[in-house]
Amino acid sequence: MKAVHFGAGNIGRGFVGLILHDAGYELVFADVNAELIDALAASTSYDVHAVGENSSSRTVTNYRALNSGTDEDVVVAEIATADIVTTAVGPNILKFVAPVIARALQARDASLPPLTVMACENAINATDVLKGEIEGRLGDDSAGALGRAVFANTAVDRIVPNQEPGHGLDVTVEDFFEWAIEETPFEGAPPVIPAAHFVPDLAPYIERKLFTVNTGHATVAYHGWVEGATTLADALSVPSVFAEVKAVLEETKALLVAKHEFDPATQEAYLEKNLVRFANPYLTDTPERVGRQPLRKISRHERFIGPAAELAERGLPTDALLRAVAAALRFDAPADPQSAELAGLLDTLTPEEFTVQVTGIEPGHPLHDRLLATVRAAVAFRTPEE
Ligand SMILES: NC(=O)C1=CN([C@@H]2O[C@H](COP(=O)(O)OP(=O)(O)OC[C@H]3O[C@@H](n4cnc5c(N)ncnc54)[C@H](O)[C@@H]3O)[C@@H](O)[C@H]2O)C=CC1
Ligand SMILES: O=P(O)(O)OC[C@H]1O[C@](O)(CO)[C@@H](O)[C@@H]1O
Repeated sequence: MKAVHFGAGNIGRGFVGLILHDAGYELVFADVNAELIDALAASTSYDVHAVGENSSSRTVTNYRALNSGTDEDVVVAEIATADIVTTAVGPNILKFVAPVIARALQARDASLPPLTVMACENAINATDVLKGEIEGRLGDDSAGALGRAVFANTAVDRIVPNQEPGHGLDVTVEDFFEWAIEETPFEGAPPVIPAAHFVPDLAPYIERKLFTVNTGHATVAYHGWVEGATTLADALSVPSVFAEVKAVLEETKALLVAKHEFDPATQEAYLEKNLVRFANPYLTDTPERVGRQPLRKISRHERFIGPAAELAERGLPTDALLRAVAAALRFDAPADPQSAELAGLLDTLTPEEFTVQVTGIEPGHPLHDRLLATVRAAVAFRTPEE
């Protein structure tokens, strides 16, 4: 069995790669980071150290590494004969890997079993987005080539911080992980991935994950950043930050319980577990990493505006989510290009334009006026009166 994985970064090596290796796949990592690919190609193994209450280490072997930027033809040939292709490159990068997969599907022998395609990104239905991009590239040839693949949405959950300089290829990750994959596209013959959890309907899983783990984690990052915290654990130890995170998670819990009929006590236990995960004392994580790409994180269907919009439509409270958005609007990490872009948009667009263009919330929506007030306050904060 062979799996090609795009994105040999934190989640690629520390989660998807590890699980596919443990499932018995020969791995082919594809990445555009030449230094990383060269290091992987020159090695025969790397270690994944899972830290937390149940620490353990695993060694990943039986992999190769290819530069998908310079060796696209070779990557196409590998995918054409693979069983699985996965991505962990970031939702905004899917459009760049789609053409490579499209070419591989065109080249794939129709007698082979279909290629399983799964985007392992923090986004609702990321595989559907990838499929749409592939379809766009295939044009008139789309029906035949798409028929050589099965596309399944997934929800991936494991906290993998940026690795310390000099860490080499080894990855330190939290001990918890969860990989939920929708099972219906496989029509009874899912791929062999024992550590994954195949579910008939992914929507409750991905929304529970994105609106609890990612909403909560990003809330720690943004309020922590405003407080000047340098680690996630430090941020959570600030009582006001902890209170904000708890309040945000109570709001998203109300949505998840109302929408997906989760048991309130079970959801409360899930959010409490996540508060413990965020404060994992064995893992060094930073507000810069967890808050990265604020424009993506405050977009329409993401971890803040997504649940806030649905809560507002149901007449339920959104105050803590809006305070988290207010903190996100103050995120200005120098190494994060979207921070500068965010500041530029706050400085050049009117608050009305910013609200519609960045968050996708139109006038007339029940969230609009309070969100607009949040944006106005952020603009006023940036331009104090003389
Ligand atoms: N790190 C984490 O804790 C988690 C991350 N995720 C998701 O996984 C995805 C990746 O995140 P990380 O691994 O943290 O980021 P990362 O930055 O460590 O890794 C991304 C990798 O993608 C590569 N890449 C960029 N453009 C590419 C292209 N065109 N072709 C091939 N490779 C390309 C980069 O060189 C990098 O090695 C994101 O969507 C993130 O939301 C999901 C759950 C947990
Ligand atoms: O690119 P994103 O969405 O910030 O992804 C990373 C996030 O995913 C998580 O791993 C949670 O699954 C967090 O560690 C982190 O905040």
